[in-house]
Amino acid sequence: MNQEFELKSVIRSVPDFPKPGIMFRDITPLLANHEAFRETIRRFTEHFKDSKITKIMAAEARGFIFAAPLALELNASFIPVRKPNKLPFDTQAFHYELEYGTDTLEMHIDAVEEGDRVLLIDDLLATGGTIQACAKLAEQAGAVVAGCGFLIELDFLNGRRHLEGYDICSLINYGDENP
Ligand SMILES: O=P(O)(O)OC[C@H]1O[C@H](OP(=O)(O)OP(=O)(O)O)[C@H](O)[C@@H]1O
Ligand SMILES: Nc1ncnc2[nH]cnc12
Repeated sequence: MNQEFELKSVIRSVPDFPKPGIMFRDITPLLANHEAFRETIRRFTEHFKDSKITKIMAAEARGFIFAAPLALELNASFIPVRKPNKLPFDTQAFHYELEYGTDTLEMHIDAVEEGDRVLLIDDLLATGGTIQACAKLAEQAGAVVAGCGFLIELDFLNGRRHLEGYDICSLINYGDENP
């Protein structure tokens, strides 16, 4: 596998999942292809290798898949961000707005500290609510957000508007809802 490989070719688009009108971008074919998976981690590593990352934060569940191997490549800590009441120790929470209603993400209070340079990783950037919550958690703890990496970015939802000023690396882009 080389730098020219189209990672998009191993993403499966599933119409009307989980509800009518949504084109779901399924990463499982990429995960089943170890060369494509390795190439994904290689491209993130290449982008962020000089960013002096100390910690990588990712929200469950799909964010974990890419954040853990990347943390090993960048010699950084892996910090899991979880849905409420999953983490056993004291937590710091961030509540955020969804299209309809609100959601909450948590991390351990000692996970990130002042002086950390945090990389936020997720499989997909849609509206940006999830990654913005991770950024707020990092910044509330006194860390600097040194970058954001996504395997997939849904450009038409403009999640980037929440990430102004951050170094963003997205490996696959979809300009509209169709395959
Ligand atoms: O930019 P946003 O609009 O916040 O959407 C992107 C988030 O949505 C998906 O996670 P989901 O909440 O479906 O959870 P999962 O990873 O457990 O499947 C995806 O993995 C991102 O984390
Ligand atoms: N279209 C989509 N495909 C996969 N995961 C998503 N998370 C939010 N929107 C998504």
